[in-house]
Order: sequence, then structure tokens, then C-alpha cells
Amino acid sequence: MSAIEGPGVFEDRSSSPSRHKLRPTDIHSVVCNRVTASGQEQYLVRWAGNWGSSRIPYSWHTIDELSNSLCHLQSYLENRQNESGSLSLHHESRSSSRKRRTPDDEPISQYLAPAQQRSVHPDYSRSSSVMSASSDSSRSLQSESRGAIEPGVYNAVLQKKEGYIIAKASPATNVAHVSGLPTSTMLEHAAQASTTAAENRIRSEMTRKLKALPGAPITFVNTLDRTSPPLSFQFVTKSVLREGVEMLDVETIVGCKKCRPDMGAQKGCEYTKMCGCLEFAAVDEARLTEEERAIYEASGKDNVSKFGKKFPYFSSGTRKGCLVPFYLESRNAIYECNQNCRCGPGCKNRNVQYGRKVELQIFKTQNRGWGLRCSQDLREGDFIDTYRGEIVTDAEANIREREAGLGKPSYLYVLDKFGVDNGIAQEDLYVIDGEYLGGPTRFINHSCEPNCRQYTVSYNKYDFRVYEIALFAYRDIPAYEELLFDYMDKDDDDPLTEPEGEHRAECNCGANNCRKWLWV
Ligand SMILES: C[S@@+](CC[C@H](N)C(=O)[O-])C[C@H]1O[C@@H](n2cnc3c(N)ncnc32)[C@H](O)[C@@H]1O
Repeated sequence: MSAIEGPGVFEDRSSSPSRHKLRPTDIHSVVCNRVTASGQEQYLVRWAGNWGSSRIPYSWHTIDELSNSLCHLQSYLENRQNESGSLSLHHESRSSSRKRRTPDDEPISQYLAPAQQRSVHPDYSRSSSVMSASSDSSRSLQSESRGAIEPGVYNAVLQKKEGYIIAKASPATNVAHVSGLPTSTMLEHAAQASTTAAENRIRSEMTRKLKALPGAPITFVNTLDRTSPPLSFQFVTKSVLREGVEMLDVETIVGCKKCRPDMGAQKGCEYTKMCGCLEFAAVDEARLTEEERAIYEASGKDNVSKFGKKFPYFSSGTRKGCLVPFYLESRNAIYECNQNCRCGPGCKNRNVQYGRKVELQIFKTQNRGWGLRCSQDLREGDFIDTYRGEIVTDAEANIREREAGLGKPSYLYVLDKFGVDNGIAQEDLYVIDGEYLGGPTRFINHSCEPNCRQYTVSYNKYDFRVYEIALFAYRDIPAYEELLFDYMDKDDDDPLTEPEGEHRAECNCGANNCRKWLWV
């Protein structure tokens, strides 16, 4: 292990600096940026840990050193952009630090040479001017004054160990500990310093990440600014069950018993309409005999299991595999066959379970963040993808919602399709959180006049709490038209109440019949 003097300057010259990275978990946040005289972008890292307010280590790092921690860099750049250059978000409050000030707890600007305080592009040469345990405070301050160079490390010494750069509390007792970073001078410089190299690195990392995904390609484009979709978002092909969430064991799923794999006419799930998996599916009312209709209607249309069902997908023709108009227009759940069925993998009642087949593109919209579109024409009824993520309990979802605050985008989706009818209380329902983990559908925006729609798809008719939310094209959609669904998807006869104050989020869908609010 050896001490590091500053960004990219190592005592141990035999090791390549670029091999050493910061561990994302060691970083609290990136708080400032600068460009050195040699044109190198550097970022000021606030280290995570319990240090005491005036002893928190800060150090400047190159993009290479931060290449395992690009999420932190990305969130800094996004805040920087949102704050439109003021960069005040991460700036520790002077008034609060003043309250706790101790004799050695002065703002760093007091230690900087005048040239440095004035300078917009100071000379950040790779000289030995750093504040670390290896240099006592007086030596640090002297060298700063001489060279007018901002220190590379504050309140600590950096060491490298097994490929990582690590901050250690300064062992020297007479090191001047500083707080109030970044200083206003640093912020002024930061506001004018280029961040292009970091943006490019983030962009390449996002592209690499998307290319590595299985299935039809997902790309991203941004013709509006230099941002990329969040690197912190993890693409998964299946939802992940979090603590307290249980789904029925796959071994116990009941499959269809009468259907067969050699499904010619007369034998397939799609022909008989009596496939066991469709037991709770919508009755095919048009095919009921007089006698059947009388029984069915007398039961208040509740006695569904005996009658032939609507099959969800076209089994042949030009729209083979597409959702049939009946389901497109209804809110009936779609029941697919499963791994315990006799029909086998070729059964035409399997679609959503085989996953996305269409190529998608994440793109930056004018007024609603990232959006999603398909790079090929979609037919009415084409399956796009599922909405997936972490499945959490209702209580956990409430905590996440509270912590997120009202101004933040929402990615929560309640799985309440079967709950009420099966006596499950609201607080026992589960919620999909697609914010940090999920599929590309997490980027689909809302429209009051949508071209897609969400449907309930179940592979286990007895599991009332865990099922899929699947997005299908609600009409033919030409390539590159933004995919949009109605977040509320209310029945026409459901009254829409005006949302109240702080809970409302304004809708920018621009449709003629726009309801003005995303949800109520
Ligand atoms: C599931 S996310 C969709 C992806 C999101 N645009 C993004 O950049 O991550 C939902 C959020 O997108 C934004 N959004 C979606 N549709 C919108 C609309 N019609 N008008 C305004 N904002 C919208 C809102 O911030 C909403 O909370």
C-alpha cells in the first residue's frame, strides 16, 4: 500500500494510475468539477463514512479513477444541469457549518492563495501541492501559496490497495481540517469548466450496457442535450421479489391437462377454448348456446368455468400472435399456459412469457424526460414488453414514495387486479417499483390518448398477487412514434376527480382530450 499525493500522482510510479479506481460504495457524492491547465477533467469526491463534519475527506479524481463509479458522476452532472450552473445543490451550507465551527474548522477559501481565489482556470499542475497526512498543514499551505494550486486531497491521505484508491483519516494531528467544500471559487470555476469527457464516458458506458442485453436490440439517442439514461438503472428480464413478497411456488402451478403438444385442429388450447389455463378467462359469449347463455346470465356472469373462453391471441394469419380485439378493448385478465401444462412450448397461448421480440429505442423527449419508441412498425395487438422491477410490499412502496418526495417521477405500479375480488386487503397487495431495476418499459411516458395499453397477464390463475403487467400496441404504430400508455387507464364511466394541490403532476401529453394531470 502506498500514499497518493493527488489526482493521478502516485508515489509508487511502477503502478499505472489508471488501474486504480474508487469503489462506488466509498463515495458519498461527486461535488465539484474542474479542468486542469493540461485540459484534464477532474471531479471532487466527497468520501462516504463517519468522519465528523470538518474531517470528511474530499479529493480530486480523474474520469479513469471514477470509471467504476460513473453513476455518481452522472448524478452530479444531472444536478449540475438542473441547477443551471449554480451548482449550489451539493454545497455544504455555510450557515450550518458556521454553527459547528471549531478553531480549526475554517472554510477552505481561507487557505487558498489570492491568485487561486480569483482564478477561473488556475494552474493545476501535477506538482506536490496536496493537503494530506503526508504533508503537515503548514507545509501544505506554504506550497499552495507558492504555486497557487488547489490541493488535491483534503482532510485525509489517499492510499491504493488491490486496485482501489482508499481514503484514510489523516494521522497527523496538526493537519488543518477543512469544511465548506466546495468553495464558491471552486463552484464558479466548475460552472465554466467542460464536462464533455465525463459525458462521453457515461454515454459509452450506457451504449456498452445496452449492447450487452439479451434479446432484440435496445438503443438510445439524445438529440436534445448530452445526457444519457441513468446508469444506475439495472435492466433485468424478470421482476425481483423483495423482502416480504411471496409468489406461489412454480411446482404448484396447475397446468392444462387435456391439451396436447401435437396440436392440430381439434386438439390445441386455442381450438377447444376449454383449456384449463383459461378457466377464469373471459367467456366467449358469442359461442354460447341458448341453454348455456341462460345459466351464465342467471349466475350474474360469474359462473365462467364451464363455458368456452375467448382465446387471447390470433393463432394464424397476418396478425398471428397479436392480441385479439376483444382483449385489446377489455380489462379481462389474459391467462397464458405454463411450464406444468401438457400443451408444450409450441402452444399458441404463450406469448408474454417468451419476452420482448421488438427492437426498442430510449430517446430524450422535449418535455417529459426519457421516452421509448420502437424502431420497427408495430401491428395493433403486438406485444411490446412487460413492466417489471422490484416487487415490494405496499408498506415498502409507501416508504419509497415518501422518501422520493412529490416532485420526483413515479415508477410504482400496484398489482391490484385480483385483490378486491379475492378478499385481499390493500395493504397486503404488492407493488412493482421500476425505478432502479426493470425493463425498457420503465421509460414509457403517459398520454391521455395512448397508442399502447397495459394488460394483466397471469401464468398462474391461482396467484392473485403476483402477475405480469404487459404492454401491447393498442393500434398500428409506425416505427419511431413514441410509445405511450395511459397511466390511469380508467373505465370511461369512472369519474375523474381533479387532483389536489401537491399530489398532482402536470401532464404534457398534448392530446386534444388531455386531462391535464398524470394521476389523481
Ligand atoms: C415511468 S416514468 C417515464 C420515464 C421518464 N420520462 C424518465 O425520464 O425516466 C414516469 C414519469 O415520466 C414523466 N412523464 C411521463 N409522462 C408524462 C407526461 N405526459 N407529461 C409530463 N411528464 C410525464 C413524469 O415525471 C412521470 O412521473
